[in-house]
Parts: sequence; structure tokens; C-alpha cells
Amino acid sequence: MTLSSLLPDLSSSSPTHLLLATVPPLLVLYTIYVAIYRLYLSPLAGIPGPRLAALTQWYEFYYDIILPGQYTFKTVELHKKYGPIIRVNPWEVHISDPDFHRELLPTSINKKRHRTHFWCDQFGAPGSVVSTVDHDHHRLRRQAVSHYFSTQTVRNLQPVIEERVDALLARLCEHGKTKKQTPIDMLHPFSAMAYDIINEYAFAKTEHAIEHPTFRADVTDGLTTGVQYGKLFQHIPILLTTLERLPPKFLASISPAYRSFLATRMSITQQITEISHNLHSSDSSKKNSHLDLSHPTIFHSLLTSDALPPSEKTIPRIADEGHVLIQAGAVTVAWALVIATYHLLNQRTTTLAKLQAELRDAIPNPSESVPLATLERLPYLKAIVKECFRLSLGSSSRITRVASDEALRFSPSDLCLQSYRDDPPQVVEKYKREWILPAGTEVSMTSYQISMNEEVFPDAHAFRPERWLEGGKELDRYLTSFGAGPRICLGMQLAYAEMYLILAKMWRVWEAGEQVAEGGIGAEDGEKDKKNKESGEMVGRMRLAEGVTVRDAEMGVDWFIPAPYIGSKGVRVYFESY
Ligand code: HEM
Repeated sequence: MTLSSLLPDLSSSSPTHLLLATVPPLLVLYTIYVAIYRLYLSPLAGIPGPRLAALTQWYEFYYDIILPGQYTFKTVELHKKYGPIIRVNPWEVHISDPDFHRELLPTSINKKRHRTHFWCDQFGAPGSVVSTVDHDHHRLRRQAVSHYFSTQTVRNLQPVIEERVDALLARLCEHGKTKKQTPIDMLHPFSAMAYDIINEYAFAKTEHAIEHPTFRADVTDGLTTGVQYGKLFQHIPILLTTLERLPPKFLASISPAYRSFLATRMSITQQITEISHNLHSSDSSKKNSHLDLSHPTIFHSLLTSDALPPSEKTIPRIADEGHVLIQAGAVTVAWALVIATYHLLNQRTTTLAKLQAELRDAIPNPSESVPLATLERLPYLKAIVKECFRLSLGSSSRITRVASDEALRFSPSDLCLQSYRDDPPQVVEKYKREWILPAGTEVSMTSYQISMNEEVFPDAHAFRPERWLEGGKELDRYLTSFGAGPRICLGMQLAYAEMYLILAKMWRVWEAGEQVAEGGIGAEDGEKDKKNKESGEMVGRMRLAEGVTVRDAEMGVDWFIPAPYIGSKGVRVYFESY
């Protein structure tokens, strides 16, 4: 048999025949080439990790989408098995060394760090600062909004934030009078508060989610569903455009929460369209209508910015920006507060008692407003806020960067190698080497791995604010929930302000009781309740509902932001006003 007898005879074939005869073998050859390239020829071929992950992204797809939301946990396992540097998909390297975080996300703006399309695609908002791949383009967009979220602006807008915090506390107090037997899943009120705040703060738009009977649970569910779909959009980008083109009624029938997500987006687009029309109107009362608002809005600022070229001031681009702010600003803060609520109620005689003693000293009159700067100086409150942010993780998925102008050099730090001290010495010896990652390599790290690193944070899953007092400033560099460098979370100062205000104000006036069974009414704490009622300072008692455990307040699924295990009913709390 000769070689030519194996090949199809193409001399007398029709075009269709020709296609059918050549395309499948070419595809097979191409697949073989790609497989050989990824496994043996790629600059990443020598990086340890499962061969399947190096070969195909379906490996990640399986853990992210089919299981779902488990790749972050799998990555931790892979690091235990393969060492501090691994390949998580055909083109991305993941590093677990907490000391490498500052190298990957340096503070210097001159060290170019791009995002990746894979990372940015998940938000479905290509015009937003968070979805901007290119380093310089990102800088341009970020500069146009950054002053809105500076420490000073946040402090100036304390009354805007505090008004919503007070509204939430009033609503909870009312609930404690009329619905003491109905527990509240705390994600909803906290998310309503953060949603109201970001709307009011950035867009001077009063949403009143706090006052809504369900705390606008539809908005929260829409936002969390939008994030969940993000993972799908990363792997199958065409899904995003398909869903957006479905008739709204049909979409509502297959996914009401995603429909609600798109509705939020649509309402932002409407608001910007209106502002843009007003700004360009010949009617001076319309043109200057923004001057009637309590404070300038981000949309006005962006639409009238001299620093931005016209291509950056289109309505779809600014709508993307607005939508991401709402998405980023609501559920993240709410989750950190859910964690705070669970742990403070669960540690009511220790951690909470200490916090309340500090608050009583610092805020003698609970109905008086205390400047943020004063709250930020309270050491125990500050430690609690940091501990909540550590456990809340921020983005629970990998944060990926591409250094386009330099090769990144990685040698595991001593701190990192300590995690492998139970491995055989010859294995640890193998890890002690330098890796040179060529310019253009996608490199990622995960805040979950740093936040849960036992060398940095002993007993890492425990809620222990004291670690921040004992660890001093040194420990702060390992608080990576907001990212770092020029792309660090834009809303970080706002998030801190919300946490300080709500934690201080809530725990200055609410007492904590033991966890209770259905119905919510627990034993009174005789003397204490009597004293509280007499003083008129405390407004009531909060209690965890029966069945709520730490699993409801820790990540079980990574949807880019953390969520508890599937089936969790949330951290449910009874309120009982005096
Ligand atoms: C608990 C609260 C929050 C956490 C833990 C958090 C965490 C994060 C993280 C991890 C990033 C990505 C950073 C990176 O790529 O290096 C990010 C980016 C961002 N966050 Fe937050 N966030 C929070 C609250 C907020 C709030 C309240 C806002 C609203 C203004 C916000 C707006 C943004 C924006 C716009 C970006 C993109 C920044 C950029 O690309 O330059 N976040 N956040």
C-alpha cells in the first residue's frame, strides 16, 4: 500500500466533495498541532499543573460552569499538589505566593498591567472602567471618575451616606415592632442600603429600596444573577448578545432575575439619555437642571468632561460605567455586612461586647452624627472592618494581569515555601527556583488564597479582629480584597465609609441575643433588657435564626463575587424592638 492510496482522489471531485474531503483532516491536523503546541512548545509548557488544564479550557469550564463556581477551590488543591506556580488554562499562569501580589499589581502607573478579554468579558459592559483591557485606556477612563471616590469626596458626602444608613436602621426598628416573628435574610436590607447609596451618591437618584416591602429583593437577585451569568459569558461570549436580543417577555419567562438585571441597566440608560438631552437642550432651565440636584452626578461629569474625547462620552459607554458602579457597589458591601452580622451575633459575648464598649465610649449620644474620620480612629471597629473585608474576599475569582513590557520573574518567598513544610524536602527543593514569565503572559492571583493563607492569617477561617491589632501595619499589605495598584477598587473608600457608619450606628443601639428557633422570641436577658429599656438608648435585640451557621456566611460558590453554598437560606436575623 502506498501513501497516495490513503489520500482521497480529488481530481474529479465537485467543490462540496472537495470541502468534505479536505476540511475534516485539516481540522484534525490543526487540533493535533494546537495540542502539541500547548503541551510542548508554548512558553508555558514547563509550568506545572494538570495536563488537561494546559490542553484545554474545558477543564476550567467544568469546574466553573458544570459544578459550578468551584475552580477557585480546585486551584487551591492544585497549588498543594503542584507547588506555588501552576498553569490554570492553556494561556494563564496562577501564583499562590502572597508576596508576589505587589509585583503582579504594582502601585506604579508606569508598570503597564493590562487586563484580559477573558476577564473583562464577564461584565458585559465593555465601556466601563472595570472592563477596559488596555493599561493606558483604563487610565484615561479612571481619571475621569476617580475624584468622585476619593477619601475627601466620600467624607464630604457623609450626610448622603448617613441618611440611608439611618433609614435602614429606622426600617429595621419598625420591623422589630411589627414583624418580630419574621426573620430577615440580611443580604437584602444591606444590599438595598448599598444600592440606594450608590444611586444617590453617584447619580443623585433616589431609589428608596430600603423603604420597599422586600428591600427590592428583585434588584439584589438581579444583580447576583447578572454576576453569575458573567462566568457563562466568559466562556461563551455569544450568549451575552443572544440574551440581550431576546424579547423581554420571553427572557422574563426563562430568567426573571436576569430580566430584572437588564431592567436596571435599561433604567440607567434612560437616565443618561435624559441628562444628555437636557445638557444639549436650548432651553436653559433644562440645560441647567443638574444644578438643582443636591450634588453633582457622575453622569453629568462624564458627559461634560474636557479630559475625555467624544468617543468616550457616548451614551452606551457611560451607561456601561453606570451599570458597573451599581453592580460593583451593592452586593459586595452587602456581603461584607452579612459576614459582620453573622460573626458579631455569634460572638456576642466576646467580640461584639468589646466593640459595643468601644462604641459607647466614642459615641455618648447615639442620635448624634459622628464624623467618619473619628470612627476610622476607633481601633477595634477598624480591626472589625478589616476582618470583614478579609473574609468577604472582594472578587473571589482570579484577578489576571498581563505585563506587556517586561518579563515577570517569580521565585517563591520564604513565607510561601512555609506552606509546603509538610511536603518531602526534595519536593520543596524543586519549588525553590526562579521562573521567568515572558512579557505578554497572562498571570493571575486570587484574593481567596491570600486571605485564607494560614502563614499570614493563622486560623484563617475564624473571625478574629484582634489579628489586625497584633499584626500592625505589616499585615495590611495582605488585605487584598480590593485588589491593588492603579486598578484597585474605585469604590474602596465608599465601601469603608458604609461599613464604618452602619457597624457603628447599628451596634451602638442594637443588643444581641442568643440564636433562636422559629418564631424569633428568645429569653429576655432580665437585667440588661430592663436597663436598656430604661435608658432609652438601645432600641432592641437581634438574634440569629435557628439553622443559620457559618456556612451561610462564607464562600461555597465563586461567582466572581462569593456566595454561600447553593441552597443556603442566608444569614437570617430576628429583630425585636423594645
Ligand atoms: C466590599 C466592598 C468592595 C470590594 C471588596 C470590592 C472589590 C473590588 C475588586 C477586587 C476589584 C478589582 C480590582 C482589580 O482588578 O485589581 C474592584 C474593582 C472595582 N470596584 Fe470594587 N469592591 C467593593 C465595593 C465597591 C463599591 C462600593 C463600588 C462603587 C463605587 C465599587 C466599584 C468598583 C469599580 C468601578 C471597579 C473597577 C476599578 C478599575 O478597574 O479601575 N466597588 N472592586
